[in-house]
Amino acid sequence: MININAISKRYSNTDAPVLSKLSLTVADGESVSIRGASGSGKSTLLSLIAGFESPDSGSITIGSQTLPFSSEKNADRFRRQALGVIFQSYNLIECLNVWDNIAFTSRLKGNSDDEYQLHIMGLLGITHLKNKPAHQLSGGEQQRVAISRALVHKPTLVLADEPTGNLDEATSDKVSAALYDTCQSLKTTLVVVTHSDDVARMAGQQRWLRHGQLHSEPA
Ligand SMILES: Nc1ncnc2c1ncn2[C@@H]1O[C@H](COP(=O)(O)OP(=O)(O)OP(=O)(O)O)[C@@H](O)[C@H]1O
Repeated sequence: MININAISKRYSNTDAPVLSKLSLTVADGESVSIRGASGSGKSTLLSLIAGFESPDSGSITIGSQTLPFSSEKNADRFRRQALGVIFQSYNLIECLNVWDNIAFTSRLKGNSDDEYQLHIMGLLGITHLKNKPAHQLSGGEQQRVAISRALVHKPTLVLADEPTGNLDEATSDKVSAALYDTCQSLKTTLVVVTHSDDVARMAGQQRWLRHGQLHSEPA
């Protein structure tokens, strides 16, 4: 469960706060999609939930963990154990092949499972890329590898920033269905930032970020 209570965040170079007393609750295994104009603060919100940055005020609780983390070591441990993050810029390890990129976190965590990894890769249509070096992949292929890596270690929370931004419509439908279905079957909480109405509508809760707060209706 994520419980975000009245968080605010202002950067020194912005006049108004990016987030202003924003609150959100998502239960275990539930999903929420967040849409909003470019620059409205969607990525900032994900970064705060992941603990990469801290809010100026308000609180964030994920399961039994209340942020901020007591040390960077605890933050690393929490992220490795509990979090799957799909970044806008995939962050693959270029010198590793697809299989080793996807297995990276589960090996660190000690729960790698070849059969499950193949299952996830099959859902995302990338089994044939198994041995290909990451630096030879197209943008859409990298995106699906990044999604597989986020799911395969069975995290309790997945944060996805534009997870289908680089995919054609048919692939986007298939990949977003795999993302939502896998999270639901693992009882993983899912927060998806997207510009796609189709991807957003698959979530249990739909929210729109504007003027620093989340709304239940578009403007
Ligand atoms: N590290 C930072 N330092 C200063 N300003 C920042 C930083 N990160 C984000 N901002 C500013 O905060 C605002 C919100 O940015 P953010 O990336 O969260 O928006 P977004 O809704 O994710 O946008 P997009 O849809 O274009 O990805 C922008 O004005 C951006 O310039």
